[in-house]
Amino acid sequence: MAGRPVPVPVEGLEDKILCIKDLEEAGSKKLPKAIRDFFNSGSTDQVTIHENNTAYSKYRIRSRVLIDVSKADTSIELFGRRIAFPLCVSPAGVQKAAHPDGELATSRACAKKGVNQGISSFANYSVADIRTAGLSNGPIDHVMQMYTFKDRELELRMIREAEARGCKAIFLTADSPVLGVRYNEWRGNFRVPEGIAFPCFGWSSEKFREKAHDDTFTSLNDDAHSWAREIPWLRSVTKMEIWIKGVVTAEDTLKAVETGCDGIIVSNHGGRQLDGVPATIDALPECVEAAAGRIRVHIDGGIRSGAEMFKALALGAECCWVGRPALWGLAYDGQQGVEIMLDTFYTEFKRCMQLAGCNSIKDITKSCLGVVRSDGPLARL
Ligand SMILES: Cc1cc2nc3c(=O)[nH]c(=O)nc-3n(C[C@H](O)[C@H](O)[C@H](O)COP(=O)(O)O)c2cc1C
Ligand SMILES: O=C(O)C(=O)c1ccccc1
Repeated sequence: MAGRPVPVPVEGLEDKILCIKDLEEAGSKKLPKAIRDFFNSGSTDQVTIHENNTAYSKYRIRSRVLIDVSKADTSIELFGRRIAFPLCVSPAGVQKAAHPDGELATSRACAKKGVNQGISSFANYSVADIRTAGLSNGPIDHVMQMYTFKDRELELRMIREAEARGCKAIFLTADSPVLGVRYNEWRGNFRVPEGIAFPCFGWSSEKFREKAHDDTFTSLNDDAHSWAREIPWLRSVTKMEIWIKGVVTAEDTLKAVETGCDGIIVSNHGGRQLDGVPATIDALPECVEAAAGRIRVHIDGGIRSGAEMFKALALGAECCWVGRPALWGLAYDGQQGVEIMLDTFYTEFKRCMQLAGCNSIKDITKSCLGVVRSDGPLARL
């Protein structure tokens, strides 16, 4: 099935960034092929990334009319603070490969536009520097993304640093006991570019360039992780919130509830881990149902427009996160490019709310959507 319709370029306005697709093209063009492939690819047969990119299109918005939407409020509360609208930037590693200012530029843009940022444990700037960069531009909360490392001392050091710098939560990425099957990285023998450090590990770029990405990850990460081992341990060492990133089933949502987690990110790692798992928007309803309001449910994966944010919220997500759009923004024009990305989502989301007749986030419910079936009228959800 075709994905999203491609915007038709208007003569003379070819370079204008009007939507995320424009930013993807303009940003990707600026990257060397190896980096572009590393950022943009999914795993194995690219089935899940395709699902992420097409699954939203089956939903239609049941817009309501003649409603005063002049004061539509897009804001939500997250970590005890109101943010501008329900979008944050997912933790993605190696942002310096997109732009020299990497995570610093992303942080500055997020703070300026009133949203939060996830810091990857494979960030190229320190948590302290990323926090400082953002905070100089406005209020911002950060979450620290972590894997389950073999070296518990290292994990503890990352937690202590995140706490000391004021991060609000640990996002434990649970979908990566090992890395996904990344043919393009293996064929091209992908190496992180020179001159890129990994301060969370205290490693220089040279240390990372010794081995392929996959081998480095395998040497650091513990595939013997488990719910029973990780969550009680994390709880015993930190007061930060604990969120699980990478859940796509009701069963694992219940595990997150039972082990006392604060939230989940319904995520398939942007289609980069196990290929063949569902689009996150298709996994979302069972996770929301299983959570039953006991823990927070956020989503990432393939969200590329304000209308798609709207659909995710209608299906029960509290907030959306985006990975690659921030990388494309960075590649396009550093901080400015990430600001363009956030402005685009904000404008589209607000306009979608208004056109659908919604005045606040709580107005965005299941009844706002219908689904197209092969024959017959629109089906209510
Ligand atoms: C280049 C790249 C690096 C990533 N690095 C990490 C990472 O270090 N930790 C993590 O939990 N997720 C990582 N992710 C996954 C993102 O956090 C996020 O789940 C995904 O990008 C969302 O899908 P989207 O890119 O379609 O918006 C990475 C994604 C990309 C594209
Ligand atoms: O490539 C990824 O998806 C990812 O999660 C990652 C892991 C380590 C370093 C950089 C990115």
